[in-house]
Order: sequence, then C-alpha cells, then structure tokens
Amino acid sequence: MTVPAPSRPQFPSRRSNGLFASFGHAWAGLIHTVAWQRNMRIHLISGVLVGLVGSGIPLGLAEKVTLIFCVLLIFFAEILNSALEQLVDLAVQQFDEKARLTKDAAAAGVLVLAGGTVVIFAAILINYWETVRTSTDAIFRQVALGLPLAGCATVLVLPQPRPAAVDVLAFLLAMGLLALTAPTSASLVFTVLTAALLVIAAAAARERRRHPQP
Ligand SMILES: Nc1ncnc2c1ncn2[C@@H]1O[C@H](COP(=O)(O)OP(=O)(O)OP(=O)(O)O)[C@@H](O)[C@H]1O
Repeated sequence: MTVPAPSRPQFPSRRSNGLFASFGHAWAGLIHTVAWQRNMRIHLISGVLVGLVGSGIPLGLAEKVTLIFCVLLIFFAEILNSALEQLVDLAVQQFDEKARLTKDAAAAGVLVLAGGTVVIFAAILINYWETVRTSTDAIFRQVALGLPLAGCATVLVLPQPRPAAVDVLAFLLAMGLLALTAPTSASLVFTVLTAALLVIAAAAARERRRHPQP
C-alpha cells in the first residue's frame, strides 16, 4: 500500500502566489524586522549615517562598494538572526541549552559583522582624513543637514506610540533635507541608499501603527 505524500498545508494567503507576491512577502519580512527588532533599528540608523558620510566624502569605488556591502550584509545577518529567534521560540517554549546556543551563535554572527564594519569604516575615514580636513565647507554643510536628517530617521524607528502626523512630518522633513544634500552629493548611490533606508523606516513606522502587537 502506498502512503500518500504529505501535502503542503494551505495557509490563508494575503496575496496571490506569483512573483510579485514573493517580493511582497520578502518586503513584509524586512519591514517587520525593522519595526520589531531593536538591533535592526540601530543598524538602520547606522546605515543612514554611512549613507550621509558616503555622499559627503568623495570615496573611491572600492571604499564605496565595501561600505554598501557591509550595510547590506549586516541587514542580511540581522534578518536571519531574527528568523532563527522566531524559529527557536516556535519550537522551544522553555529554557533549553541548545536553544540558548542557537540564539547566541546567531547573535554572534551579527556582532562579528558589525564590529568588522566599524573597523572598516574607521579605516576608510582615517585614510580620507586629509580630504575631510580640507573640505570644511562641504563637511559642515553635510553635518548641518545630515544630523537633523538622522534625527528624523530615529523618530521614524522609535517604537513609542505617537500620532501619524509626527511620522509623516519626520519622513517629509528627512526627504527634504536629503534633497538639499543631493545636488552636492559626492555619490548618488549613497544618496539613493539613504533615501531607501528612510522609506524602510517610514514603512516600519506604518507597520507598527497598523499592527501594534508583533
Ligand atoms: N528558550 C531559551 N532557552 C535558553 N536560553 C534562551 C532561550 N531563549 C533565549 N535565550 C537566551 O536569551 C538571549 C536573548 O534571547 P531573546 O529571544 O530575548 O532574543 P533578543 O533579546 O531578541 O536577542 P537579540 O539581543 O539578539 O536581539 C539568547 O541569546 C539566549 O542566550
């Protein structure tokens, strides 16, 4: 007698099953992680700061690629760490040594990447210190516009409840400040990276308002 292969359980789908639906699910996973994982929020703000530095200092191609790759890699690691945490919590509800080791190892992966990125970032800054020192006006302008921009991004990712108008204002102000830095940007790629991170932060703020419980 042949045993029928177990069929895949049917889940209530929020969208269709096509390629766009797959992108939609991946986007939902990214936004959920930013909305509910404290460390991911820190990575996002750090990414915004990297974006501002990258668009303020004329870096070489190798430095640009390295910094962007580091930001993406940390996001990737934190998302996987979050997925592993959820999986462990799903399987183990009580204290378990293997669960602890799994979560600690996943967190260590993120820590190693984050530590490495800080070292790389510092090495690049030291290497370009002469450029930073001699372009006082450009740096002053970048700091004057960049700090309030980073402040707006922080408001967007803060988990505390607040009126929707605050988020809308923070997003519009951040985009406005970014638009002011764009004409003198040393790298459009870093400007686009910053814009993308702001959109993700705004989407996370919206997600927290729509679904207050993770
Ligand atoms: N079921 C468990 N059994 C044993 N130890 C656990 C268990 N769940 C969590 N821990 C320990 O508590 C730590 C924090 O786990 P938690 O699920 O709270 O993740 P978190 O606070 O979101 O972590 P992170 O700071 O990496 O985001 C883990 O790294 C692990 O050492």
